Amino acid sequence: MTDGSENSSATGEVAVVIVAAGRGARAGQANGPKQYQNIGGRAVIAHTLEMFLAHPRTGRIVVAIHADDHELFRQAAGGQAERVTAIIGGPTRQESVRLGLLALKDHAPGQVLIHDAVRPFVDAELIDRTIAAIGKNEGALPALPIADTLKRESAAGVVAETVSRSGLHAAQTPQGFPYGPILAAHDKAYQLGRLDFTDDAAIAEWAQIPVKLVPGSPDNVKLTWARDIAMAHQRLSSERTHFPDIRTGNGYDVHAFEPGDHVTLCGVAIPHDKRLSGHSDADVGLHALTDALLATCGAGDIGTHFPPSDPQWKGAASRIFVEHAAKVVRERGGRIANADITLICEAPRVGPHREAMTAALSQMLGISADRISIKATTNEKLGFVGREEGIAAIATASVVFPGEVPE
Ligand SMILES: Nc1ccn([C@@H]2O[C@H](COP(=O)(O)OP(=O)(O)OP(=O)(O)O)[C@@H](O)[C@H]2O)c(=O)n1
Ligand SMILES: C[C@](O)(CO)[C@H](O)COP(=O)(O)O
Repeated sequence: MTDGSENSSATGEVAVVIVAAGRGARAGQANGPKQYQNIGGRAVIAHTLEMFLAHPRTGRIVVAIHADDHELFRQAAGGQAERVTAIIGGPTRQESVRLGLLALKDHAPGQVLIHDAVRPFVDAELIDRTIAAIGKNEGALPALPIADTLKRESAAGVVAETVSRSGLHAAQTPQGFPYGPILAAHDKAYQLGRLDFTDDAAIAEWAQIPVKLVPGSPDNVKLTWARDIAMAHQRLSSERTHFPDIRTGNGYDVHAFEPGDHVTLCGVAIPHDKRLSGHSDADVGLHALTDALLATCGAGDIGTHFPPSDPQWKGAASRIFVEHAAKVVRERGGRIANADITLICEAPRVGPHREAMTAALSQMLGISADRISIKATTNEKLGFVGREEGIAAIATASVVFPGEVPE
């Protein structure tokens, strides 16, 4: 067997063994082992795998799974790159690692990283640091100095002694090794029945392979207890990008002039030498806005809710239509963010009435005046508006609905 060290280089690909065959007894999840629990929308193991797949130095990735977990693994991490191979792990972490290392034998990688599937917060810098510290015959162990005072418990649940924490570190993964030596160490431990090692740095130590300490990451926690999984979920959910359900609707309307003495625009009666003809008060601005509001939730248009054939709307004040559309939006949980109306006419002049119109709309919609915009333009004497045959209006409304835009 080659010890693989001739394949080691500062830039070569590093193989990865991810151990995921545990049962997660301490986490006690009713719906499956902890590596398949959902955190931030995806399984724990999917986050872990993604970090290694995305790292530019990693090559083949062997994942040791439990024989009962084929379907869970397929659902969580199916469709992964061809360089990911799932194998069946063993009854202990140590045995799962050994089987993972054996599965890489044909590839004879120079270096290997060994990682717990249940450490999903591993990051690229930590992987870099670990790889950089792997020597020709030397392992690398990310670890953090112990911060708490350590106590040994007596059999009676009483402190027996305070243990010096000087020089003590908490070991993390990924642990990095030259491939040949760590496989040989695992083989030897297996053959001698030494099956009690809780990490690979301990096996290396036993096999007299030096292991260099590199700074671990406080974020790189191992999910051990149910609480760890809940906290991981909370952490990822708060980091997640949100896609608020903001929708925009637009509306357009036109009414022709007929003889009269005033027009009603945006709820305000303005003296004029003509009036707008229509079934209701013909408030062209409010009609356009009604359509814009209904459009934000696919609720049809003004005609759907107030058919012109219905005599009860004859001469009706158009604020009824706007207030109804605002109610439809609110019943669906929507909050009106703003409304913008453009009136297109040669006359009457809108400017002097803008404030009154804004106040009227603010009341109708139940939103502040700074969320309402009323603009006017002439049509430069072009077309039917330019010939003063009628008035047109365009409206836009934005509404924020509860939840997020679905994927
Ligand atoms: N027979 C085993 C036991 C553990 N592991 C893996 O080793 C990592 C660290 O182990 P640990 O946190 O102890 O996981 P479990 O053994 O699943 O947990 P528990 O001891 O609570 O049952 C986990 O990714 C786990 O899936 C493994 O591959 N094979
Ligand atoms: C390998 C390890 O992550 C180092 O901290 C840890 O020992 C694995 O967990 P276990 O509970 O000891 O199996």
